Amino acid sequence: MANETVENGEGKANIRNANLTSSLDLSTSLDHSVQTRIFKIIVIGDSNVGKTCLTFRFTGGSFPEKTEATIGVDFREKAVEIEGEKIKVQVWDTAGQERFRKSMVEHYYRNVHAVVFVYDVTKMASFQNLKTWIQECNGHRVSPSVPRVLVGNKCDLIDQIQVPSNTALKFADAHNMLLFETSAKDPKESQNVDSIFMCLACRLKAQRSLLYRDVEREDGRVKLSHEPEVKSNCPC
Ligand SMILES: Nc1nc2c(ncn2[C@@H]2O[C@H](COP(=O)(O)OP(=O)(O)OP(=O)(O)O)[C@@H](O)[C@H]2O)c(=O)[nH]1
Ligand SMILES: [Mg+2]
Repeated sequence: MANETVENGEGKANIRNANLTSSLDLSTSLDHSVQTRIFKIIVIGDSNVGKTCLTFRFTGGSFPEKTEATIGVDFREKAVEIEGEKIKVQVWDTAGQERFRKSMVEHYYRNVHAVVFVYDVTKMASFQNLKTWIQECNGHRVSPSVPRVLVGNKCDLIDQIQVPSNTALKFADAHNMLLFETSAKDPKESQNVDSIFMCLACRLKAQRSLLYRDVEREDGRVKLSHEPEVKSNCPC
């Protein structure tokens, strides 16, 4: 079974369980003329590390003048095109403060497609707490095949950096994650912020294309001519 979030032609989002052994379900969920795939990406980390600002930068292209602690979750979406397929990247900007997240945690991890762990390069504690965030994620039965990346934010505050790059890199390697060090605030870093989410979207697209081709081999009735065997242009 694979969980797929799709949107129909009338713009109504619905979450469905696409049983990949059913040729009918599969052909429906892949009919690109009617439906757009949605990739759910959650952004996790301590309060104040800049999760809201990073998601704002990616979806709106700017740095918010003023933010308040996120309560529960804020959804932000961006339509992107990867190798000719239109995809909606649905970013879940989660709350870092325990009191604003506890009733929502189950929802964060349900049917998640990718996870972004954020720390603040000027706050060692936010880096040390990553272990707890990873434990929480693992505790919610998130499959190891769900891609995860690590983001060190606030790199514009050059004089205040507490987390050395090589320490972060070792941690990322040990947890099989890519590391991005960036700044939601610095406009020169905006492409770098985009590449965090685009990289994940590319990986998800590539993963899912493979999955569908595997099914095609197992079930001769399914013909997926619109999933061509092309090499991914994923930047990472
Ligand atoms: N200098 C600098 N400040 C930043 C950056 N990103 C965020 N901030 C500031 O950090 C503070 C917290 O940012 P938020 O994005 O609200 O933090 P958050 O992680 O969403 O916090 P919660 O919603 O409480 O979990 C704000 O004052 C932002 O202006 C950055 O890249 N550089
Ligand atoms: Mg926030």
